[in-house]
Amino acid sequence: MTWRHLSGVDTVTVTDRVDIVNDVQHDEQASVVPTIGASRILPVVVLDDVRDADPLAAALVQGGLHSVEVTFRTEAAADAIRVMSERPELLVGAGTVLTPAQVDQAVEAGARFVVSPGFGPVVVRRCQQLGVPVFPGAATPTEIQMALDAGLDTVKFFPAEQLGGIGMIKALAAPFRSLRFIPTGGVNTRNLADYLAHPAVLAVGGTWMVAPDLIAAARWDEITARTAAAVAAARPPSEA
Ligand SMILES: O=C[C@H](O)COP(=O)(O)O
Ligand SMILES: CC(=O)C(=O)O
Repeated sequence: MTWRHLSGVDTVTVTDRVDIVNDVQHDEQASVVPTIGASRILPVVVLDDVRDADPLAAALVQGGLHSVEVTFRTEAAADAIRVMSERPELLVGAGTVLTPAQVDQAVEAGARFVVSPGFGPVVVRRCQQLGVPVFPGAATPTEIQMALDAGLDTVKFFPAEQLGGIGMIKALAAPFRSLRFIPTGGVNTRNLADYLAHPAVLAVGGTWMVAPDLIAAARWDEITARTAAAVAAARPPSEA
């Protein structure tokens, strides 16, 4: 599987990118959302050492996943995104993006999408200026209406289990019929099928297959095994 890279993302500055954005914005949204939806699982990575980025990317791909969110919770995030983005078979995005400066850093490193835990209008606006798909957290009807007002059609739902899990998503999806959710937080192989069975759920996110202790111990085989188990658990019943 190969993903088309946004033209020039490796060679232009973010300022140049604002000028070319109108041509590519719709294309990016149109390719990123279905790719995450096809993966059904978005691993959320916290990486301390950039040297782990490539073996981790290889372990995920070998386990059958082709999308990843690398969080700006560590200094290594931008470099890790740069390294992982060298694999054409992996769609790499940035997570825990809290400031416009981090949006710029993420995009310059090659991030194809941006995720935030909550709804930050300034972060959303910067992503839209740069034409990069953004999935901010939205956990209440008010936050969802803010996302809709900003022209978004997909939001993160974080922390999913603590907010009421699939029951809360069902309740929110009733009035907000066009919105898709990426529930994250407390999701794992035991409960992911309950989320994915709902049509409003684009994909689920989580750390369980890329747990920091596995990365620190370089347990790439275990990461591949957990990834493959997650992919199997996420398969629709008709394909299982
Ligand atoms: O965005 C990521 C959250 O921290 C999810 O964490 P978790 O899957 O370990 O609950
Ligand atoms: C939790 C979350 O959404 C993030 O770290 O991006």
